[in-house]
Amino acid sequence: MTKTVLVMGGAGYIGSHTVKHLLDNGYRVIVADNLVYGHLEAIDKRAAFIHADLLNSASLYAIFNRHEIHAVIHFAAFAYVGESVQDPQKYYLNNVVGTINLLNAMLANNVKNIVFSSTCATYGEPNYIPIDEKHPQSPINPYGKSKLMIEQIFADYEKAYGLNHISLRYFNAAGCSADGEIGESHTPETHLIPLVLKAIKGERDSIHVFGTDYDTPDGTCIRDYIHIEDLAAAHRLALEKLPEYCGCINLGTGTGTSVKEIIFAAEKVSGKKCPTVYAERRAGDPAKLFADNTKAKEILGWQPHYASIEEIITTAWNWETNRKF
Ligand SMILES: O=c1ccn([C@@H]2O[C@H](COP(=O)(O)OP(=O)(O)O[C@H]3O[C@H](CO)[C@H](O)[C@H](O)[C@H]3O)[C@@H](O)[C@H]2O)c(=O)[nH]1
Repeated sequence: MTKTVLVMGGAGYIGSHTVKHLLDNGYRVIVADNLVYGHLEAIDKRAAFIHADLLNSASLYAIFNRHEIHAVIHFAAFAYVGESVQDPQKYYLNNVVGTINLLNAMLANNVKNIVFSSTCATYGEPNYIPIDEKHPQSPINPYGKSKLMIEQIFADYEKAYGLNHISLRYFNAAGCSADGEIGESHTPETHLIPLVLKAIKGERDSIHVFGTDYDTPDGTCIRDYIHIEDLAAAHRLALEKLPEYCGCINLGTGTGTSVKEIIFAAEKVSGKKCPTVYAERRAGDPAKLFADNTKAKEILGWQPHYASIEEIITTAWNWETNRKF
């Protein structure tokens, strides 16, 4: 029987790619989104769309009353680290209270399966790398704290109410759908790869490299960039693993790439120079972050298919030069 998955925040960057992947793999999908940051154009035409907001419980109860939902994949969150420091209330309200509202509506309707969009930001400054799931969690901003609180709520709800949950701790989501139909589109844009590509296109004056004196081979920060389609596939695999496994799983490639390496790869892919300004460090950026992804491979049977940063940037460049939204 075809299973129906509710994707909260399915109009966003990671949500919309996951919706497409689920539909391609035989699921029926309902997207719920408040469209504050999401794009209506990003939602696959094969999915049903419901305008709903996590802070409007009635809109959530209505979804579960009307539809037979097998599982929820929950992406709906605010995710600007800097803003979370300036306005923590916004983050605790939407991310934490909103998720509690969602869980209330789920449990009232006996829906017990949830896959959640967590983050490597729950670890804070790393004590060691690669980071495995046993690494202490000590987030350094309200965004990361809000995600950690939700992970902890899930663990308590599992014991008390039999909630089945997997929290996927992403490293740096990157790239776009291989067919060029959907891609990354944030307002404001703060992520490195789209900013580099916009500088190459001449849409921005330059890219500012935040810090050149880090303890890394070229002095710039190292991150683990994972292709959005590999990330999307992991959500389906997590869904299929419930209720057998509940807990937290890292999603990264296990390979680190520096800011300079991203710029060089983008120049290679586009065939154009990137106007670059070497600037001061940005507050709160650890020098090196990359994942130990053993657990994702062992528990989910997951493997990243995009092997190189050039391949990832090629999909992003394809999108950036033919954007649909
Ligand atoms: O204009 C820029 C933007 C970024 N960077 C550098 O590029 C790297 C990647 O930065 P991003 O902002 O693209 O990504 P982050 O690693 O800061 O962010 C990731 O982790 C965050 C939590 O820490 C959130 O989860 C976020 O959504 C996720 O992409 C960092 O070293 C950053 O210092 C620059 O040099 N210049």
